[in-house]
Amino acid sequence: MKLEDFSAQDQSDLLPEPQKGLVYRCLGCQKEHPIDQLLYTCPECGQVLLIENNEFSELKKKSGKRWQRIFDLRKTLNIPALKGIFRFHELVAPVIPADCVIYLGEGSTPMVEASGLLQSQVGARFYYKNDGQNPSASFKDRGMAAAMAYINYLIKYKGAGKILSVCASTGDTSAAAALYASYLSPNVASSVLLPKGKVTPQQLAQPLGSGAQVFEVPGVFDDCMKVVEHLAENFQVALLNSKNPWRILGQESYAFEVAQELDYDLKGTVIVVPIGNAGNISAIMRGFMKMYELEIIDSLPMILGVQSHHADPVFQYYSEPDPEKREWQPMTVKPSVAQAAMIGNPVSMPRVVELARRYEKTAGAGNFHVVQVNEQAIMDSMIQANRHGHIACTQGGESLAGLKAAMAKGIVGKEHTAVLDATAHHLKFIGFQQMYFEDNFPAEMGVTPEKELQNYPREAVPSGLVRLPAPGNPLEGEEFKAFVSKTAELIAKELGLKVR
Ligand SMILES: N[C@@H](CCOP(=O)(O)O)C(=O)O
Repeated sequence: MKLEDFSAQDQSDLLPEPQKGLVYRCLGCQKEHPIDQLLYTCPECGQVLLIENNEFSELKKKSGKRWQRIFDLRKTLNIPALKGIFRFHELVAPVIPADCVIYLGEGSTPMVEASGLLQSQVGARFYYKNDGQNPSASFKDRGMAAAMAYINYLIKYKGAGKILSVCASTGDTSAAAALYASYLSPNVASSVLLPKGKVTPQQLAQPLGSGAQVFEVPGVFDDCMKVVEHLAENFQVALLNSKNPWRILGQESYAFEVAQELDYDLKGTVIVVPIGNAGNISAIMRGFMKMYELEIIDSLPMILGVQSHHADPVFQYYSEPDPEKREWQPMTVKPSVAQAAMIGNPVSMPRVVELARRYEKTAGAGNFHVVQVNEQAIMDSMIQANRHGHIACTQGGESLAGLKAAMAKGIVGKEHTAVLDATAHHLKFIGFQQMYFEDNFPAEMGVTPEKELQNYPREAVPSGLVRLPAPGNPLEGEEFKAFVSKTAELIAKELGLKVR
């Protein structure tokens, strides 16, 4: 619809007013820092930051119902700056003017209810939210759209000059960073550091295709992350991992969209999120809390983080029930099929600790959990989901395995409806499906395929023919007819079809 199709009141609310109250706030010493430069950590104490809006209370001048209407009406507009995550402009980054927003099609990803059969197999009502349907095929695009819009703003309005972005990645962040940087070329260029041999071929191809400079580094993601932190501390680069608090703002949009998809009624909802570098679970909790504070939603959903037993430092931390006795211990990860979450020292852990504390204070104790799943359950769940109409990646399999684990523990029950994060498109991780079907997982992953979930292509080559068709050499006449009927008979026999 066009803006002029709306009432004068709606028109004035639909176009957002930039707000000036954003500041970096340190999670350690609580100091505020102006947002006129890109910061990742507090210049005073070195702790990670969140971006707060000191004018947030201004947003309360509108009722929760009014905000719902604004966000719902914006969905019908054809204004690029309001189409993606910036549909929730006032909650994401209200300092960014519309002409700095970069819209590459991110956000508004589908929430697909599981089929009746799959729900009955699992024993719960649930949806998958397919964040693999973002432009670079993962949820990272949400954060990257916000971080790059901010960079664009620094270039356009703050004289930042040309910028080299840099990130460490298990494969999704690098694809997103390279894609968004390439859109801002030549003002922004991208460099990505990947743990050699630890990203899928599809993920390696993505930043290469976007023209990024790709460095394959020995070790695992945590090693790459340290190198990137060193680069950001000592050289003129813009760090684009979720340590960058602008990324967190963008990823909050996942929470806003879930609320909107459920008509802002989140009673009994459980949000299931795999945890890797822990930026996403932080952003999702924060997003829901913002909406709750503005009375856009009247209850907070339960948050359920999931980790593989091969990379589970956050689960280990929360397995101590007494908050006073919890001790943070980074770990050495083992190879995991949930490769995107194979992280032993998540940079956002201080955010998780603080936001989960705040979350439970508002939502009530028992509304934040982390469960552990094994590699076998991740793979079985991914294949099971995809055989019922989904496009879950291995992390999406981890979400379903996490839901099952939470049900087995009595954390989630029949009264709940779960929203599972499929963080990336399954085609990025298709090699793991191949290993499952061919039963050739490396021993350390410890996955044995279930026979009934395996699948193989079968050759359909009829015998007794003199020639077979080949590219550039088609069959004709009687020869072609014989080929068609013999091949069809062979397939009909294999499928056990009845003659009509
Ligand atoms: N799984 C991530 C790891 C980095 O996470 P980030 O959110 O901190 O950038 C990836 O895809 O690289």
